Amino acid sequence: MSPSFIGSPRDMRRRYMDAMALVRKFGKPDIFLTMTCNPNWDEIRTELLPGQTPQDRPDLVVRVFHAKLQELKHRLTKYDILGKLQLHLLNMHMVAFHERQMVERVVNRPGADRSMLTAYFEANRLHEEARGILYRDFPEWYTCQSGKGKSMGKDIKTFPLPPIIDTYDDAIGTAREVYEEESIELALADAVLKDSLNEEQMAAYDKIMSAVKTDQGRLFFVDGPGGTGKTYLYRVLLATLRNQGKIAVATATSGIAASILPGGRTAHSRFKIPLTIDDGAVCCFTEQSGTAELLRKSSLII
Ligand SMILES: Nc1ncnc2c1ncn2[C@@H]1O[C@H](COP(=O)(O)OP(=O)(O)OP(=O)(O)O)[C@@H](O)[C@H]1O
Repeated sequence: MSPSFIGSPRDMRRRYMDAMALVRKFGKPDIFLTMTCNPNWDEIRTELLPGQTPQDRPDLVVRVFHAKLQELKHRLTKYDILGKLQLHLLNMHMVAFHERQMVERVVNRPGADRSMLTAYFEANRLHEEARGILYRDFPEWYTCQSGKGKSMGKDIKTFPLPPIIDTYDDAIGTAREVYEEESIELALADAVLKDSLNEEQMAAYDKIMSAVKTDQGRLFFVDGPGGTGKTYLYRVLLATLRNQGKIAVATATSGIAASILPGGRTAHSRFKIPLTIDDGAVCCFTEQSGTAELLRKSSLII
């Protein structure tokens, strides 16, 4: 269905992409606003014919909702309901504090004497390139200066992201993906768990390991109710192969599931699976890519 059909998967995808592009440009929104329709709105009720209920008139409900949505957007954008740019006289800016906090402590708090506007003037005084920036665009410019140690945005290091491997040098001739996989810390404790595998885990372990050893290229489906030790088995397999200097790629369908596997990644990230699976969708990596090299070199993919 074409993207001009409102509500179709392509329309929704286009809206999602637009929203993400806006977030990239302007940063995360402060307010997330949703609007729902009340079928008992007077504007709907008064237009119903005798004996009709709102459920009988989706055409009417949709029109009233659309009109109200347009009105809401109009008020938000034209009447500055969500506030204007904050301007203030010297030392007359707003400071947020909790009602139980002592005023003196609030006033003496580091940074309490500054606001975005004072930072804007200071940046204009100190940096020539800041003089061409509008106040409206200032937060973005200021965040970009974080490398100089002054950021109004958060430091990327405060997010629990996997460490960036700085030691990688593409001159070594190995793709970054392979290098990163080879750099996963060896979980020696996991390899020892092999002796504690139960009978069924051991049977699966032996079959999988023998297929790896003989390079048979087999496909296994490990199934079992929750908590029966599938992840336990994967940890032993990953540790054993990695200890042997082999590449074992660990993937899962969700980020949380991936995070409990040592060196785990989501399947979408590892195999570059597109977010929307249309007819003919393919993973987005080429034969020469690092991802392809990693998959060729791997002994086991979970
Ligand atoms: N052979 C074993 N010896 C000792 N403990 C085990 C063994 N197998 C699994 N466990 C323990 O049982 C618990 C559940 O195991 P695990 O997380 O591997 O299950 P799972 O099948 O992956 O669960 P889910 O499907 O919910 O992800 C874990 O605490 C794990 O350490």
